Amino acid sequence: MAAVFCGDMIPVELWWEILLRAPTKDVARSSCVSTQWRGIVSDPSFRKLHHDRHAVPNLNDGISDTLLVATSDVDGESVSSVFPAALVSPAVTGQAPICRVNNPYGYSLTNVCNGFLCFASWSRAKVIVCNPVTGEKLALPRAPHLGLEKRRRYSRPVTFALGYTLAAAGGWRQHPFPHPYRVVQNTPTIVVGGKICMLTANPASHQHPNDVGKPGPVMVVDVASEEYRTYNPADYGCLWADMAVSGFELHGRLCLAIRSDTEIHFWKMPVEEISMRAWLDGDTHTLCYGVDNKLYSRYVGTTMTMTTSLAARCLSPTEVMSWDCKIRLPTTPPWLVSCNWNIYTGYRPSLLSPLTFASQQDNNDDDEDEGDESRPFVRRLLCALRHQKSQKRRMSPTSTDHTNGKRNERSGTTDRYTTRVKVHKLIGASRDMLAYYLTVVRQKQQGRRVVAQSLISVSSSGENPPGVRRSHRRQINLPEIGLQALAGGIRQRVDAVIRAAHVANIFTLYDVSNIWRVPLLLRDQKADQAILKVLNLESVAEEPNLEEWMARADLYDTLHETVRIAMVGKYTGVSDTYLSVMKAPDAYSTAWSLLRGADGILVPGGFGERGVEGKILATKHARENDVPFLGICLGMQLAVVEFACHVLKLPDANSTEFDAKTENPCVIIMPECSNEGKGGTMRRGSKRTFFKVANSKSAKLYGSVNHIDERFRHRYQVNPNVVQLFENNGLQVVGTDKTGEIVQIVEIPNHRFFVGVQFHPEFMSRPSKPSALFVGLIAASCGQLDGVLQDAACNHEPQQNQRAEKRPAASDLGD
Ligand SMILES: NC(=O)CC[C@H](N)C(=O)O
Repeated sequence: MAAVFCGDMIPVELWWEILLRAPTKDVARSSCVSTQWRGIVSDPSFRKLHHDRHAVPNLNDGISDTLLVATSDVDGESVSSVFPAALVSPAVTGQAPICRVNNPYGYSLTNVCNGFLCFASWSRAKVIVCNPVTGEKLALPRAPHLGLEKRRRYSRPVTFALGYTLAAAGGWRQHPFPHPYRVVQNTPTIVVGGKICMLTANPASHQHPNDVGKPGPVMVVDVASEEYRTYNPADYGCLWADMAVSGFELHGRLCLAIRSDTEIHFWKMPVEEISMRAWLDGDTHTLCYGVDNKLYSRYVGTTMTMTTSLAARCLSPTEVMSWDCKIRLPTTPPWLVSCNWNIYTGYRPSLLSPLTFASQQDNNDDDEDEGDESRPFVRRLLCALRHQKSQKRRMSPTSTDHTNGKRNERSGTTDRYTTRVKVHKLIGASRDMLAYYLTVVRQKQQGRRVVAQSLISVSSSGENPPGVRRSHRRQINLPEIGLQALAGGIRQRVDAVIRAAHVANIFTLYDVSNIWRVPLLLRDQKADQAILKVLNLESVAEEPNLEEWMARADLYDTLHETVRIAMVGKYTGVSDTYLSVMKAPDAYSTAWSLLRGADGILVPGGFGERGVEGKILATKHARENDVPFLGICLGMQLAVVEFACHVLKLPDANSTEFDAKTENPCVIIMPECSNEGKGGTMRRGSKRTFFKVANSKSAKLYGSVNHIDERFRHRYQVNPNVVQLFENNGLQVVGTDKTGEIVQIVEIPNHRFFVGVQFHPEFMSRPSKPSALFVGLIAASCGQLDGVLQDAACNHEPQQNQRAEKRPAASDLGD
């Protein structure tokens, strides 16, 4: 603990909390401070949390709501510099840009939304979304004709503004609005209260964007009624070219920014003044106006010039824009003076990644074929994979394990799509909570998704001990998915857990009639959907087919006879946490009576000397009393040691793992695993075992195949030098590796069921396809081995393994 908190070691989760509270821009800057902070800030879950927390717009905070973006060519590259525009506080003087974004080639900035800049290109089918705070970019398909297109037509000074609206059922509809002005080209679409506002230049004075002249009226198109009106230009006190003017919406008002060399002047038109009291219908050359809630219209002539002047005269003076404020330009490098620039509002700095849009990129990929029926699914799959791919690249560039690869034709590299998931297991009031807490945070920093799985002892009264409460808190705060299992015979959720379950993504596993019901319990709580959501795989996942599973759960409830299998290990179940306080003699006598009452005995794998003696005694009991026995890995090695000690009468026989100096080493370190010189490692992974005795029980259980593939994880092996001695005395080696040197399966033929295997059958055992050896142990333990062996002989369809060639009988091998 002391080590964790001393010096500059403030726990990482505390930094996490502090940074969550800091303003976005400070957080973004803080990622330069240390790798630890950068880790936190780049964590997607941190960004999402931060965004949610800072999402409520602060209307007084005009600075962060408004951006001045200047675009210019720098060394042949188009660069956008983003400045905070201090509209509310004109006192702000020089500002450095908050970021610079290299415009994607051929693209220009078209709008700003929440925390993102949106780049589009007339010639390309994608739009590019960029978060200027983090610098992340993402290409998305563009909606068809989204937004307002401006098009000049003919040489006459008549312009058509083309508006697109989404009709109720008929898709996009195009609305041409002919008018006599030239729309200012520098400014993006401005929408104020459902009306599209366009700034125009007076064609009489400047026909070209670079001409300096008088401003034209403001044109307002009402999207709902599809009408448009024009409003008188203000006397801005200056002439300007397109480049010097920009319109935008700020807090429901239409604003105009006009730039001089050193300052920007702002003009505003309050939204209530954008009323529909008089307008000009350019199609019919009719002036329309309203008096006392009545509408009138009058034909005003045939020339555009005439209607323009009439329209201007009819407008009330209050509709003219009024002076608002002026600010000094940010201190700008010389190149900014003659660049394209715009004011964008509705911007909230955010740490969110543009990847949050990625799952929506589905419909409009122009380069996809039409008419393929499987297309929607394939497209969704591709989208999800693309998303996973980019996320993967960003989150965990070096991770290689547990991933599926796909060859990328163009780059020749292998893309990996799978997200790493870390499952943490907790037990009740674990003493190592702090360590757990820190580990989870670290895992999250490394871009892993975290699942916490805890086992909580709850008293049958539903009491909620402090450990449970702590565990809940940890589970709620940290992992993305929490699974809580309740121990202690609780058949329903207890209060505390119900409370925790209200928090998203915490799922409770209470006692059910059989283990097959556990996934069903999770399904009922929609845990599957939550997991898919966290992994962003919702779009590719299909409805699970649980029919077979449910049938098995139901079948299990009809079974009533119990087979008692004693598992002899040193980690003894739920009471493990309290093992140290258990009284040794009591524990011993309880274990011994359990063992004697067992129908079968399983000695699993393990490492280290503790408990070995007890395992040998259990094995001896099984061998001498014809109790079905299965020894796995260490279990098999100890069966060999037991046989050497008690049958071969070599009292100091042992594995060199436990007694390096034994005179009778019957289990020895494997040559390739020797750790002399520190090169030692495990023999692990899937390896082949060849049956040497075709009529052995294990060979029959596997369907009388010639060989099997199972997975290994060990350093020691049966000493090949003593194999003959064992076989001469009744312990048969029935399976070896291809060299015949490594003993992989032993059996005692004249025992009901005594099998030891060097591999781990549990690794490949599946609920719907349990390992043949487990089936054998249980069948033998309830007196049904013969039937099972017969079934195995009849039913087995060898798949990867070949049928056994008839091998020489055991006696031929020197029995
Ligand atoms: N997985 C195991 O059971 C390992 C057994 C033994 N300790 C070995 O290393 O060989």
